[in-house]
Formats: sequence, C-alpha cells, structure tokens
Amino acid sequence: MEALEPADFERAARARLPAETWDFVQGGSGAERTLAANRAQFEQARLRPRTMVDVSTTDQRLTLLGSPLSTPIGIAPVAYHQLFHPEGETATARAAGRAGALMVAGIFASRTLESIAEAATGPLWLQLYWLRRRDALAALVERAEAVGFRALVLTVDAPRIGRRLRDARNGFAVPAHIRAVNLDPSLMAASHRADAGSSGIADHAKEQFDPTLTWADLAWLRERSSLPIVLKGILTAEDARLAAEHGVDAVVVSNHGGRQLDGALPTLSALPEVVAATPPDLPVLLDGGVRTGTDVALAVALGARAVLIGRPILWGLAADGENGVARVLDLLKTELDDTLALLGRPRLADLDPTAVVR
Ligand SMILES: Cc1cc2nc3c(=O)[nH]c(=O)nc-3n(C[C@H](O)[C@H](O)[C@H](O)COP(=O)(O)O)c2cc1C
Ligand SMILES: O=C(O)C(=O)c1ccccc1
Repeated sequence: MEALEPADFERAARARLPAETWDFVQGGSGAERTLAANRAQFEQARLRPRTMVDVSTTDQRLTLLGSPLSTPIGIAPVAYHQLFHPEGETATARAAGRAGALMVAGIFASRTLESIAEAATGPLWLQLYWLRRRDALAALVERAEAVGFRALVLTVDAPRIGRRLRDARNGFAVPAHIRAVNLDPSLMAASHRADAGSSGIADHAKEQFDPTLTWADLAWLRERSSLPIVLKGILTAEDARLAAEHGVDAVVVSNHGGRQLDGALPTLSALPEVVAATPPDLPVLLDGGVRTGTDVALAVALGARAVLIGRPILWGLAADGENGVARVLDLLKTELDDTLALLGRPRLADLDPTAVVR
C-alpha cells in the first residue's frame, strides 16, 4: 500500500527495527509526560481559516542564515543513522537535498562529515554536544567548516542524558559495528556496552559530556569558527534573552523530543515567550512532535521560522532508506502546501498568530 502520511512509515519502521532500537527511537525520559505533551499541544490547537484569498500559487520557500530552502521543514540532529539503514546519514543527506530541506547532522553521526557533505546537495548544519575533550570538539568544528557545513548547533539541554527507562530496561547499547566515526574511538567505547540498569548512551554521556557548560563558554566556540552558532534546547524567555545578548545567530525551541527533562513544557507552548523575548531578526526554530503540515503551519504562525523533524525522518529511513526519507519530506511538504491554501495564507509570511485560535 502506498504511504499517504508519515504514520504509514511509522508502522513500516516498527516492523523492521529490533524492539530495543524501536524503544530507543520512540521513547522519552521518565514517565514520558513531555513526550506526550509535545503532541497534545499540536492536537489541541486550532487554525482560523480565511476565505476568498487567491491561493492559486502557494510558496513555502525561505532563506535561513543565508541559505535558501524549499521548505521550512528540516531534519533534526539524531545520532547514529546507521541504526536505521546501512547507508546512514548519506542516505538522509541525499533525501534532504532532493527536498530542498535543511539537514542538521549529529556529532554522533555514523558516517564521516566528509561523506555526508559529499552526498548533500543542500545546506548542512552540524550539531555539537559540549564534550569534556575540548580538543576533539575544536578539531570537529574545523573539519565541519572545511567541508562546507554552514552552521554549528550546540545542544544545551543535555548536560547529562535524561532517565530513559525503556533504554535502561533493555540495556540498550549501540551495536559495535555502528560507530560515531567523527570522534576518536577511545571517546566512544561506553556507547557500545550497557551497565546494569543503564544504557550505553547514558553511560557514554556521563563520561564524555561536560556539565560545566555556561554562557561564558560560547566565546570559546566563537573563537574557533566563523560559522553561525545556533542553540538547541531553549524553552524560556530568560534563556532566549541571554542567547540574544550573547550574539547567538538562531535558537531552536526544543525539549529534545521529550527525551531530557520529563515534565518540561511542550515546545508549542514555549514558542510564544521565546519569540517575544528575541529580536525579530533572530530566527527561532522549533522541534518536538511536529508530524503533519498543519503542525508546521501552527508553529510558523506562532513565530517559528522553520521546524525540525526527528522521529518521522527515522521512520522513513528505516522503512526505505533515502527514498523513505524523501517521501516523508515530500508528504509533509504537500500537507503544508494544502494547509497554506485552505487556510487562505499562501505564503509563509502570511502566517501570523491571528491564524491560530487563542
Ligand atoms: C533516536 C534519537 C536520537 C537523537 N539524538 C540526538 C542527538 O544526538 N543530538 C541532539 O541534539 N538531539 C538528538 N535527538 C533529538 C532531536 O534532535 C529532536 O530534538 C527531537 O527528536 C525532535 O522531536 P520529534 O522526534 O518529536 O520530532 C535525538 C532524537 C531521537 C529520537
Ligand atoms: O540525544 C539523544 O537523544 C540521544 O539519544 C543520544 C544519542 C547518542 C549520544 C548522545 C545522545
């Protein structure tokens, strides 16, 4: 049967992936309250359609940090794409290029930055965690810039990994043949074994993530790269203001897909305060629970310049590699296009808070 919505890929992916990999993808932290809340906010929101507007052409193009994009729908950074398909990130990057969509590659990518850049035909950003091994981070940043990555995305909601009970119960560890090839193997050993009551991911993060990160450290990153810096994991007006004061180039409103602080507010609820606290020229992106074109329109109407998609991309990748990811992006773009037309707001710039029921 032909896939008509991203959820069709969810079923296909579940059937193909080992149960513990499925739990790793779908799961959140704690009681998974934030994971559920991200979706609940989108499901409860309602749009206010305007009529008799010429919608013969709709347009979802934009420019983000200087890069032209065909759609505000981008790919969120996710570790180890080879867990989902043998080609891993290069398949995802080719699909992003076909869709004219942004791809944010993860610091724990299972393919080299060089091979991802070679596969890509559109803009690439690189996500970073603040590693204790600052020398490894510095080397990575230099390489990323050299091969054409266009921004650095520092994830700031993970000083440690949230308590992910599914992974702990499963003793989830990344299979030995799938590696974070952009980092020194000596940094990565812990991801590949799980101690009792823990997961390889959590153990590894405990060893490698530097929880002393503060705002003053942004200067270190600025010194080492001329690339724009994006902070991922902002949920409050206070942090949005600090981000602007520290000269950050964009922020991503994110709770890490409900995988970090359980009980944190859902991203659609956080978006208005973050937008209100940032200057108009500072792009605000959002991720977490975006599953349909309607969700994209809601986020853009409430002030997001673009959205990032996490799990549905992995469903597409697991189901059918590059073609699966391309199809997921294509479905979401088509849904957004329909939404813009039926909402009587044919361009992204026409979406403002009056499109949403308060
Ligand atoms: C399996 C998986 C791995 C992830 N790995 C990373 C990562 O390495 N770095 C990061 O910043 N975010 C990571 N995330 C979070 C995503 O970037 C994103 O914030 C989240 O998935 C968005 O929510 P959604 O899945 O509901 O779309 C991961 C998410 C998942 C599901
Ligand atoms: O960020 C995550 O959600 C995640 O699952 C992860 C994966 C590998 C290393 C660190 C975090």
